[in-house]
Amino acid sequence: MKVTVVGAGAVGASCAEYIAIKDFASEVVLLDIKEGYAEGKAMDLMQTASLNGFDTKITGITNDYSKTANSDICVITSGIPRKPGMTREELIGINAGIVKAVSSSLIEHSPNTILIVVSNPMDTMTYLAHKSTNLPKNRIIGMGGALDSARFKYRLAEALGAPISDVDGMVIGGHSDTGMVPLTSHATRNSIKVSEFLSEDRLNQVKEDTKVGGATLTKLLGTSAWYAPGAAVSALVQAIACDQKKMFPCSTFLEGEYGLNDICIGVPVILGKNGIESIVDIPLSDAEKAHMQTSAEGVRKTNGLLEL
Ligand SMILES: NC(=O)C1=CN([C@@H]2O[C@H](COP(=O)(O)OP(=O)(O)OC[C@H]3O[C@@H](n4cnc5c(N)ncnc54)[C@H](O)[C@@H]3O)[C@@H](O)[C@H]2O)C=CC1
Ligand SMILES: O=C([O-])CC(=O)C(=O)O
Repeated sequence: MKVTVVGAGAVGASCAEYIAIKDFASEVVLLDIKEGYAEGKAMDLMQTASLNGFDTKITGITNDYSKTANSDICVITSGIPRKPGMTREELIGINAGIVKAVSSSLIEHSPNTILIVVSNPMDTMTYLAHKSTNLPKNRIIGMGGALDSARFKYRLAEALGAPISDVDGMVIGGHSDTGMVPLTSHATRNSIKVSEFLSEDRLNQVKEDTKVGGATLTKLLGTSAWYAPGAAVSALVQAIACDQKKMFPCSTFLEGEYGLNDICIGVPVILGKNGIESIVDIPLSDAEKAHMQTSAEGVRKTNGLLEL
């Protein structure tokens, strides 16, 4: 199993590290445009192998896509991150060109690959990958919902005073400060609905904290987060590599599902060796349905800025 990660920055390196530590891939190739940077990150990570006990071989390369040839999975993290006060959507001007060029170079050398798009604004970048490549829709996956769901569970556990392992929940919709739809109606603690334990006000607070999860960290860190994003990407990569058939909310091209067409947005999917193996239709409350529609309008507005 060969995995390429483009962008050896904060998220790319974190993702490579988690993939290596989980030890399911034979090879991870890290590629960056900055001379020597990916090579340095790969060497540093390889020097953790004997300490962390993994055999995955990590190599770093500067912009030579021939070294990525025949990758089973390619992850795109190249592009600029936001600074405090910015929205993800403001990154489109620079990141669209990067994502388009990178996807095309990756597919030229790995025509059978599964692409995971991470660069922001992620839903629009996933849509761009869909429109600008000839990959079938099951092989283009946007990562956002897995991360947002992990943050939702963190906030739920905090509100419940429970360990995170007691809590389950999912966030669908656009990966943006306003577009995320945390599914409080489905969230549980040990199979009991969280609404049994938390007031409507407290649940609304959890929802709001979840939606601005990325912005909160950007304000604290001065740039956006990388540990949970890297871990979320590695979970998707593992689900595909190990054919786990696990359910994650991912951004995928919709053709009528959830009443939406010609858009990439977060919905629950099953991930396995073919990438997105199916889209899962789950019942939503009226408020969640309405929020999903507004979320889609926001994504469409950003998609409108693309030069396709
Ligand atoms: N979808 C999600 O849930 C998340 C998305 N992100 C996004 O991921 C992206 C990366 O974030 P960070 O790793 O924090 O940024 P970073 O600045 O640490 O790393 C980005 C790397 O991309 C490289 N790069 C730029 N253009 C390139 C090109 N054409 N080819 C190859 N490499 C290139 C840069 O040299 C840099 O090393 C940002 O757009 C950020 O908003 C970040 C966290 C979560
Ligand atoms: O907040 C950002 O800009 C990066 C990101 O998508 C996240 O951490 O959710």
